[in-house]
Amino acid sequence: MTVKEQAPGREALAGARRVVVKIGSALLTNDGRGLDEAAIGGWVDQIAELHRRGIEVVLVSSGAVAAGMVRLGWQARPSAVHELQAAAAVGQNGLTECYEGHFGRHELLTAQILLTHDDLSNRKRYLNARSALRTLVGLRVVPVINENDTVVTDEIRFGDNDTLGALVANLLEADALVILTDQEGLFDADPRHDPEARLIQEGRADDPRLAGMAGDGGALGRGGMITKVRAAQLAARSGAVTAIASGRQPEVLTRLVAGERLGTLLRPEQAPMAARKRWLAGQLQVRGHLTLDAGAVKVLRSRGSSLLPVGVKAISGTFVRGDMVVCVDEAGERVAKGLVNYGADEARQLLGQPSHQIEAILGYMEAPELIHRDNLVVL
Ligand SMILES: Nc1ncnc2c1ncn2[C@@H]1O[C@H](COP(=O)(O)OP(=O)(O)O)[C@@H](O)[C@H]1O
Ligand SMILES: N[C@@H](CCC(=O)OP(=O)(O)O)C(=O)O
Repeated sequence: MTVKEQAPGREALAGARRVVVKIGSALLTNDGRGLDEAAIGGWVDQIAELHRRGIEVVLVSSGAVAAGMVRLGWQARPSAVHELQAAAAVGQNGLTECYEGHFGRHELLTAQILLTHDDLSNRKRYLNARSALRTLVGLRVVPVINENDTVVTDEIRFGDNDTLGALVANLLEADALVILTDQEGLFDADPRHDPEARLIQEGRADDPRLAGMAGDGGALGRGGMITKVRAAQLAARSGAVTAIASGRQPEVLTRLVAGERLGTLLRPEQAPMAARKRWLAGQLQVRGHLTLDAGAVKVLRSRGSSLLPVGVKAISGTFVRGDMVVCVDEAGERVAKGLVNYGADEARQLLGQPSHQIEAILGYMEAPELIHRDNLVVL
């Protein structure tokens, strides 16, 4: 397809220089019968072709648990955490071997990167992960990323790799996130249950109607479409466009970057956020909620001001200084999130108080604001 024939709105993909490709469990594991080696070989060929054209590709690949189950001879996905961890450890080996072999045919090196939520929520580790990934990409190595399922527990996991893919797109300031799955894209209803469902070809990543159309996943995948829609919203924060498409379409990756109208394209509408704000926005673990009065909501939204205790009406949760909390309005709508300067007990004492009273109330003053604007992101 020539540039002139590109479908409207697809230029962002066509011009992409750095792309994160996420391949989901539903595709990789051949309907639960182990890794689909032939299909993986096909995607690797396409990624190698993109590499030859000078496009940097970072792969986020699921499949460790499913591949491990087959290697261990287990019929059903275990529910016990230690068994899932064991399956992931066994399966991740197979996954790495498989990618290494296929990329080797193209004389491309791969690097295995296993990340946990902690690696991206701790600012120092986030910056470390970023520089390691940037170095690998600069060396023309293809990073193959997965969640480190063997060491994570339920409360600290990403769970689905759509979220991980989006956070990696943010981390590397990729131009595009391509999510390959077992459906043609996002439909206006789950096509497993609704034969009349129609493909959404294009949309805005922040369109609130999308979440209502997206359902949960199949037997093998974790997140379903809902996590893909959320991933597109996250990716949009660093200006990346997201494509959701079927990994079974022949030459899907090369056709997408040629601007062909395939799958669903979700565009970022707002200007990209600064890197630190993005890191804040990507934090998944929230320790508490602050309910703001209307005045505080207004200055946060319109001026990006710091949050002062005087504008806070109620507090819930148990948190310490430096934890992430969500700010909501009086109707419970999310307004912002940020890192608090005071623990929950101190913050409760400061509710509705002017900042010059902080020292008199607590006996010390850490900072005049509850959340400084540098540590706050409006949602
Ligand atoms: N609106 C929708 N459009 C398309 N697929 C949907 C929708 N809602 C739910 N799904 C389901 O999401 C599944 C893909 O998600 P998932 O199983 O988590 O796969 P993956 O492992 O690729 O992430 C599809 O098989 C589909 O049945
Ligand atoms: N990290 C897990 C994959 C999680 C998962 O299945 O995610 P997804 O492919 O987004 O549904 C694994 O490798 O088994």
